[in-house]
Amino acid sequence: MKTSTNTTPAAIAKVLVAVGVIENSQGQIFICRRSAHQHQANKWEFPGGKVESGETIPQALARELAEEVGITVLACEPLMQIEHDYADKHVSLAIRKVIAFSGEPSGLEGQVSRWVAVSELSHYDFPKANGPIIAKLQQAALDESSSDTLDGL
Ligand SMILES: Nc1nc2c([nH]c(=O)n2[C@@H]2O[C@H](COP(=O)(O)OP(=O)(O)OP(=O)(O)O)[C@@H](O)[C@H]2O)c(=O)[nH]1
Ligand SMILES: [Mg+2]
Repeated sequence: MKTSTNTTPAAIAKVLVAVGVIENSQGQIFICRRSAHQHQANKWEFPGGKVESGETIPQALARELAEEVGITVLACEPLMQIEHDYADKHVSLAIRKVIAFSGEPSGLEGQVSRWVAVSELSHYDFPKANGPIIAKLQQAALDESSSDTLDGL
């Protein structure tokens, strides 16, 4: 009897995710903790979620941030794009900085959430893909504070 062995590795789908870096007037960033049953369980994240078919990234971001944290996005700008391969999932993160919003964000799905200073972000356990986002935010904060210092001269 002929047996067939499938040597092709199982295809791992790539997921496009709209991610929001929400900043308040004090320069703090809003972060949430992923639940125990989600991918990258219990890690901290910037809220967001999968882009559905037919949606643009800003539309997906607005929908996800309304659903997950209850804000209305009024303006956002591209921050960066990250491709990351986890062993079980490939993600393409379209990261937007939310520069204007209405409402006060909170964890509408029961997730723990908080505002944190950019300098404190590295004390939180984020998914591996997020490393470059945190580095970029921290570099931008340093650049801003050194230009403030120069302005004062
Ligand atoms: N929202 C979000 N997802 C991230 C971040 N970093 C990161 O690797 N991801 C990954 O992106 C993928 C999709 O995000 P998600 O799980 O929030 O998607 P979703 O809101 O549509 O929820 P669901 O999966 O519970 O239906 C997950 O595999 C997650 O691990 C991040 O900072 N924020
Ligand atoms: Mg989500």
